[in-house]
Amino acid sequence: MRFKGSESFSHRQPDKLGVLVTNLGTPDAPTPSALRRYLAEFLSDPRVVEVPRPIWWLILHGIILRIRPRRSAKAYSGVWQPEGSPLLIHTAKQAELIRDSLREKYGHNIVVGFAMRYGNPSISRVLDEMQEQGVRKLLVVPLYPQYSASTSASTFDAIAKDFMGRRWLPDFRFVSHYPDYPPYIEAMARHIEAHWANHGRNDKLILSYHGVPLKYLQKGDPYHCECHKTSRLLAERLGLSGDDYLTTFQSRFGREEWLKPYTDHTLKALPGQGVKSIDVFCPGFSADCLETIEEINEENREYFMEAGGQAFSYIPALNATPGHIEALVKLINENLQGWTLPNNQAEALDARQQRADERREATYPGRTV
Ligand SMILES: C=CC1=C(C)c2cc3[nH]c(cc4nc(cc5[nH]c(cc1n2)c(C)c5CCC(=O)O)C(CCC(=O)O)=C4C)c(C)c3C=C
Ligand SMILES: [Fe+2]
Ligand SMILES: [Fe+2]
Repeated sequence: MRFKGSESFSHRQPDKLGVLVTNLGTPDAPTPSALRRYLAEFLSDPRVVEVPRPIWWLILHGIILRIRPRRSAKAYSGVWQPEGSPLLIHTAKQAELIRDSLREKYGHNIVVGFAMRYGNPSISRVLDEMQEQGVRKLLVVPLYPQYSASTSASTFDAIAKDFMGRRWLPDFRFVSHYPDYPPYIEAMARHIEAHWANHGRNDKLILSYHGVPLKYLQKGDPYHCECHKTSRLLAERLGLSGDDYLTTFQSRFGREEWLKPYTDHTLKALPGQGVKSIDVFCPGFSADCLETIEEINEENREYFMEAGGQAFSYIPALNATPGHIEALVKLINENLQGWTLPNNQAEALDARQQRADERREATYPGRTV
């Protein structure tokens, strides 16, 4: 069968709004074999690594997938929780709280799910479930505040690819970014202020974003500009001057040049420049994950302290904090505008849909669709 369709459709099934929250994805377990599967899917995506396919295939399968899974498995083991990967735990919690909040407004006319671009739960599996539940209007919200082809566009690709194999497509909306969305900036500012109130405030605030290769910026990816925009708006809201904060880029991969300044090089240099105490926050990560917990709060903390730093305070990602959920729910509600289903017509609809089912049964007995 070329195009997937739902065979259990009934006219009495009410149409629903669907909200699909996504994030990058994470391995199923902190083991080399699970890492090999995850990295093979992730690093085969041409949106992530823009190297000509035949060359990249040889490098990926000949070198990287032989070495990196073991190394990454070790790093993941250090952050793994009894319930699984931190990224998965936080994303599931975010989706649950978003659902609770949206249900207050839309009742059972709304279905809220979450999926991962790579690994599980996969986008296709969750879209199957949403279609089965009657979702005919779908809003997809990747939790990447700053647009990058390697993340936001890649998520769009996965949805488009899934739709290419589907018979009945929903109405569709996609949030491609929200780097300057006031409620997001406000949620971060309050979160940082609360951290300062509880733990004290250090000399400089480091805002560290996941990097991308420099050539993506040169070819027109707006990611670099959007990161700086988020930093500037956050700094303005916090009343910081230019000397009070820095924007840096972390998580390099491979040998080519990535966006600078690099977080690790910066943290190694700061104590020598007289900056001995820092707070570090990662505005581009909507949830704590390997790249924040291990790379920032362990690896980079060590670089800074070994270079003569005296205080390093990691400010956790927004995760499932009430302020973050409130901002995301606002973003979702604004993007659902005009899509609201009339709440009070359920019974009238039910009678009409029952007649539609009877009519179909009379014409095509025994057919469900
Ligand atoms: C190979 C190139 C990579 C690009 C380009 C890239 C962009 C990018 N990534 C994120 C967010 C996350 N990345 C995470 C992990 C991760 N990223 C890469 C590589 C690239 N990312 C790898 C190989 C890995 C896996 C870990 C490892 O082996 O080192 C994560 C964490 C996932 C987790 O399970 O905790 C996130 C989140 C963004 C936002 C981005 C571009 C803007
Ligand atoms: Fe990454
Ligand atoms: Fe820029």
